[in-house]
Amino acid sequence: MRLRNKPWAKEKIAAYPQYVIPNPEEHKGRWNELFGNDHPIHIEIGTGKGKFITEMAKANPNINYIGIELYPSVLVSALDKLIENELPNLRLLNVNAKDLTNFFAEGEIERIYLNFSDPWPKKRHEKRRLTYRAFLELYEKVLVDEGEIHFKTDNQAFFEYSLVSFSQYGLVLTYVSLDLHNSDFEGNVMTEYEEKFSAKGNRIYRCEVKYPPKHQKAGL
Ligand SMILES: C[S@@+](CC[C@H](N)C(=O)[O-])C[C@H]1O[C@@H](n2cnc3c(N)ncnc32)[C@H](O)[C@@H]1O
Repeated sequence: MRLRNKPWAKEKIAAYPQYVIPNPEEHKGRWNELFGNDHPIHIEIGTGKGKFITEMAKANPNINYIGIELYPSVLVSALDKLIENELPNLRLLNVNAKDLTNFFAEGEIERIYLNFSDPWPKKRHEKRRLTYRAFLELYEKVLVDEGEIHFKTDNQAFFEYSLVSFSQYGLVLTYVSLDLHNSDFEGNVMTEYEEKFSAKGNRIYRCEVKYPPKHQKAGL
């Protein structure tokens, strides 16, 4: 863990406050002012070295992207990509996803990407999984009505767990693939982990889920 918190990484991040936003709570409910437009906002939680979010931002200039990553030493690689590409529709946050509601207002986010999230296989660590019920509650608070989660992983047990967790929460499954790289899904952008594990022959699982309309949940 000490390795992941190298001071040089924190220093580098601090030197680029225009890219890694230093006080995200100050932008809560006002992210569109920072981006200078009203385009939808998509976030990736656990952005890692940032390949996915950088390529998505390049390909979709009318969507604003925010990459969230806990560890500075990992996030610096995403920062390097942003420095190189200067994308006006991409910003990074060095924060913990458990504090999401400190940074985003209700309905501010349209879509959440969870790519190769840590599976935390031991049952006693279930609460750390980013598809655990408490996280689904948190996501619902910041997402628009009928907001989406797009999730992919190479871990079959984690995928199965997540499908059950989504279902028990009342989310609607709108897409599923049990072998993404051999499916007809178009436009897949690979993450660093996806490249690494698919090269080893691992199968990639992917799904899209949607929150039910809020009026439906309220029983109206
Ligand atoms: C297995 S890596 C996957 C990285 C990247 N998405 C990919 O597919 O290449 C998971 C990442 O999520 C980050 N992470 C885990 N829990 C987090 C949390 N609660 N908040 C923010 N980032 C988190 C980890 O630090 C790690 O970089």
